[in-house]
Amino acid sequence: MTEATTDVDTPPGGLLVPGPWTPAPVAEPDPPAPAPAVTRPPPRRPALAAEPLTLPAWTRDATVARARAAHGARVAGRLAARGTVRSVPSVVGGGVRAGRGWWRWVQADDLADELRGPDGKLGEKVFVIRDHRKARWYLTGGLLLTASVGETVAAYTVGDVIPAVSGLVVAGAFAIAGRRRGGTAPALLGGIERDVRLELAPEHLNAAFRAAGMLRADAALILRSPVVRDRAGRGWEAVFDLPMGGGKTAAHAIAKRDVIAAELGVDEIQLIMSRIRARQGGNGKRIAFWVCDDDPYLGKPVVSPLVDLESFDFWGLVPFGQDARAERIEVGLLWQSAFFGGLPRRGKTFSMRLLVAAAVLDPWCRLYVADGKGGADFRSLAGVAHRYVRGADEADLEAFEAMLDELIAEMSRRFALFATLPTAVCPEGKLTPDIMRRYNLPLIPVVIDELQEYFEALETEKDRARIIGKLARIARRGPAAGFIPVYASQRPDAKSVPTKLREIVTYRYCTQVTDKTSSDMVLGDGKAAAGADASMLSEDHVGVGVLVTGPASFVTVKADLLDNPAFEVICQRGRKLRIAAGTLTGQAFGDIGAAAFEVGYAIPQIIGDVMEAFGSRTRIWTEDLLAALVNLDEDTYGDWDADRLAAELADAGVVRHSKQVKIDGVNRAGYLLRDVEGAIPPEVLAARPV
Ligand SMILES: Nc1ncnc2c1ncn2[C@@H]1O[C@H](COP(=O)(O)OP(=O)(O)OP(=O)(O)O)[C@@H](O)[C@H]1O
Repeated sequence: MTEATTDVDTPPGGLLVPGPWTPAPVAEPDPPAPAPAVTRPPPRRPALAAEPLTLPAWTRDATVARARAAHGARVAGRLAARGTVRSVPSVVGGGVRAGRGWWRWVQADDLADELRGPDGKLGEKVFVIRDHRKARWYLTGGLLLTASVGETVAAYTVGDVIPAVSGLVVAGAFAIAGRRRGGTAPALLGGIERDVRLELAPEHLNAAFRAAGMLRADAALILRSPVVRDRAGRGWEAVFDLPMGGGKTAAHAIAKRDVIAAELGVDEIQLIMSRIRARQGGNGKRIAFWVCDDDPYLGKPVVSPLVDLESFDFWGLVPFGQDARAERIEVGLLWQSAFFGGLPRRGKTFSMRLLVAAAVLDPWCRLYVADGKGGADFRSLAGVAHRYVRGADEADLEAFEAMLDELIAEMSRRFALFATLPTAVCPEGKLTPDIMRRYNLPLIPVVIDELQEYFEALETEKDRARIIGKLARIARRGPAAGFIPVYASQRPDAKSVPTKLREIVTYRYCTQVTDKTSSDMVLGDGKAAAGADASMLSEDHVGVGVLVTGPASFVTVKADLLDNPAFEVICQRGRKLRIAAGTLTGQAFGDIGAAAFEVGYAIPQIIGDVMEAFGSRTRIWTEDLLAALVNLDEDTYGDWDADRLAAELADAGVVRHSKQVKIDGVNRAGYLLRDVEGAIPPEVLAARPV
């Protein structure tokens, strides 16, 4: 199991906190590793410990110094505030205590206790007591008189400050006499949380692991690399083993990340623990540990490097984002399938679109796209995608299923072809770059967003099961034929994320969800318990998700940002690449918006959408047109009525020759296709390579 990076090299000159660490045994060099499907800098073996430096961390690291200063100020402030608040009752309490003591003394109670006979009576000794009382009263009066005279003289000669100082001395004496006694005094830092930025020492780790039940009371972690500030000065890192005999593994500890984080006084999002596997010189008890000073996933998003690429080879690794330690995460999608889930507006579609953008930039990718909601996110794909279904009304459902059937037929055709190829050409019975070009079998990303819309629109359980069966078939067998299924659903429930489908999909990515059950619904059963838990993400984590890349590996990723304008530019580039390579096929061929762009026009969105809503019709009633537009893009057209539609079309240059159209003998308000086409320059219509 891995989480984020396992970069565990000791930074040269790093800040060492002395602790009972022991050097790691020198391991054999790592054998060469097969190319991973998801890359991040490979975890390295823990470095052997260097000579511990004697300089404290705060002299070497600005963050630690600042944290220490702030902490000192907080402690001083708290002590001052606490002292002020407590001084009043202390002075009063001290005064009462002093008064009681004086009264016992002036009554000579101490002497009376000594002189009392066995029967408790004083007898004739009462006269001795009386004499003593009289003497003590005289003494008290004398002292008070002397003090008063002394204070008055001093006030006149030295100044009023003397009685004030004397008053303070008496109050101080009362306060000392009246301070709380007995019981355990509250700790100096009572109420002030330990700040992990100040220091992280082995004893803190031991205490946290003990509290999480990972260490016995008499055991300690075995440090393999000391607790040091990391190279970037963003947090503390260490490598250690759980001790033998405790019956706990690194995986157990990783699953307890939330408790360990809480015991260290940090949010679990700040704590990254990962296993160090045998290949990196580790074992089942070895943990690479990093605790960040702040939330490592906040801050400005990184703009996707795809924005600057002229083209992309989809057989390579797709840049996806970065982990907590800002190490790049790249995803290899060949032979894989992916599922994206999570609450709305957390960046699910944007993250998924990074993979799609990479495919757009490869002219040897034939895109099949279905967007159940039909919003703006994938609209630019119209000029590139071989098949593009927008919305989930009855006609779209038919188009959606037809698309799945087409894919399954193509898949079968490809496997039949592979079977006839000589082993030298097709050694593994699956697609190769050579076969792809020689037999014109492009890679086929199958992108389906808002899957739940299709499942909800399907009326019967039988229909649902049939569609799920087809999606699962594509996800199971498709990858070997060069298909890359990428599905997404907004609602992490069993209906929207069928278990049958999820279990086949190899990569799963989940943005924030409300609880561990929902997280498991997307990422797989038991994943949250193993540490891959998207419910630990907060509302602030837009564009951040947990990426599960295999049965025992996951990483929390801050996905790169690729906004709609940048995606549109990529799609225009992708169309040009396809035209140049001769791979522009299917619906993209006739896309009016893309054709307009090629001859230097920008077709108003409403015209493009109305043309799409017409489909193969030449006339349409207004009510049907409005319904079709809402189906295409509910966000834009949800509240449009006939007047608004007429006004927007008129603004876009549509001149209606008839406001009534007759369909099947019924005359109603509506539009003619030729009126809408009349608003499109003839060059654009001619540029459509239909
Ligand atoms: N990687 C990112 N970095 C920063 N902001 C992002 C990132 N990804 C998405 N966002 C922001 O989050 C918003 C919502 O993203 P997105 O549309 O992908 O959400 P979603 O989870 O797919 O929502 P829905 O299910 O409603 O479509 C975007 O408009 C964008 O402003």
